[in-house]
Amino acid sequence: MQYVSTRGVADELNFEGVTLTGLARDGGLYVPAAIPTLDAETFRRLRGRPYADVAFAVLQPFVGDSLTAAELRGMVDATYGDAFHHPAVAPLVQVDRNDWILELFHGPTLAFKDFALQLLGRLFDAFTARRGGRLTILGATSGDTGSAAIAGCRGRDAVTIFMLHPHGRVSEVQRRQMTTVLEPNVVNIAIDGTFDDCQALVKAAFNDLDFRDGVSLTAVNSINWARVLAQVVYYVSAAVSLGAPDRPVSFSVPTGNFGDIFAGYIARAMGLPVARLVIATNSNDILARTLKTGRYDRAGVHKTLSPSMDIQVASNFERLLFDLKGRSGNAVSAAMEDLATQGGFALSPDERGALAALFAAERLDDGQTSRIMADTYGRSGYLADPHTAVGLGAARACLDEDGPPRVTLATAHPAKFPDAVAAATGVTPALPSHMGDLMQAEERFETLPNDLAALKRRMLDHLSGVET
Ligand SMILES: Cc1ncc(COP(=O)(O)O)c(C=O)c1O
Ligand SMILES: N[C@@H](CCOP(=O)(O)O)C(=O)O
Repeated sequence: MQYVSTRGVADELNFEGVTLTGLARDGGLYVPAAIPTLDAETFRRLRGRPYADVAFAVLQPFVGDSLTAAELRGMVDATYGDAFHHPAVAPLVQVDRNDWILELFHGPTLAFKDFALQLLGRLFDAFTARRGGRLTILGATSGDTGSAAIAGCRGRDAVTIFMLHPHGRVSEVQRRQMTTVLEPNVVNIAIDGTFDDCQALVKAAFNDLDFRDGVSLTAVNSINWARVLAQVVYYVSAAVSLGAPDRPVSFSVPTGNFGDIFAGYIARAMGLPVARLVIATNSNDILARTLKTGRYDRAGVHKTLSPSMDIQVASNFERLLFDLKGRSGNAVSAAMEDLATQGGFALSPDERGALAALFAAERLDDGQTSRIMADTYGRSGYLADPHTAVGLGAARACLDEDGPPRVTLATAHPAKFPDAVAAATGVTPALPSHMGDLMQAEERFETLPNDLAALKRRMLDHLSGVET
């Protein structure tokens, strides 16, 4: 299995290569050269199987010969074992006649990111053990990737992780999940800016090839293909539980960086009968606007009740754009150049048609989000976090009640956002006991301006003290 860059210039790599590389050297994102498919009988056989079995079946064709079957099997068994605090790993909860919630928050840091980042830490270990040397991870987080990446990499000998979060723009629980990890291989940095600024710093550091090579930089954001891939698995597990491949299923996905929903797109490309994918956004609605207007136009970032989706530049949209543009790296590069220099670009009528054929989109503001939290709790006793509530609202707005089952991805545990949940429902969700004394534990983080040179200096300074 080979991977190509969306900008069409960087070398093709295998799975091990893309996992260690992160951002392609031409600034693009890696995607499979061809998407492998699973036949209907294979999907049927996965019904009722443990989550790790589904993971093995979905991941293996993408991993190719980068891992033996036994190595991959051992890795998925370890990943989707004790670290997830629910026997089903990704349980489905029915909240209405045709509405289901896919709970993705039973991992160690209470958000869907654990599904990929628990695996990614193990992949880094396996591949660095083989190649030797150390890795430097640089990540950006609007709240959840950070803690999940740190949980996946803390204490690992061959890895130092620098995690950037936008200062004052993540919830207290989210911040503490990162900043109370005091292992020396973890450096938390609050950037004076938005998540988009943090993500732009990460991409700029990768695009400085001397710096990148000098510190062996790699990515834990959905820049890294392995992140997206691991997220494909729960679409398959949910859909086969609800009758796929013999009946289609629709998904509503709380969306920011477009990584999670792009995983749903890949599941569909593998042959899973996905009827519709709903892009559910908060007021940071670049993707909903794109569907309505055919233009992808950057706007300012708004602070909302669903902070993890306070993102305007949706990194993974580039992966979809690559397909919409007939896999032309030149065309994607031109669009990305327009985004950088003019703040946006237009889709052609055909591209817009192809987008609308599979995706629907809805934007919910904070008032609507709170009302959905209250209504869902009132009707079914279910406490949804604000991100999940955006998904539930968008499912109702875009998907027919009598159509295929409507599955909303519950991307975070409500206890990560206790204030918003309590204000909407009157109930303060408790943190699960495995979170220990999070709210009392000592914190450590530093602050930096939104400045690449300052960030690189800080990283080099820290790394100069790390033993190799
Ligand atoms: C809780 C939560 N929901 C939704 C999202 C959006 O997911 P994506 O960025 O993959 O679109 C995020 C951040 O990624 C998140 O942390
Ligand atoms: N919402 C994310 C933002 C980063 O997205 P990623 O999927 O590219 O890592 C977060 O919570 O950090």
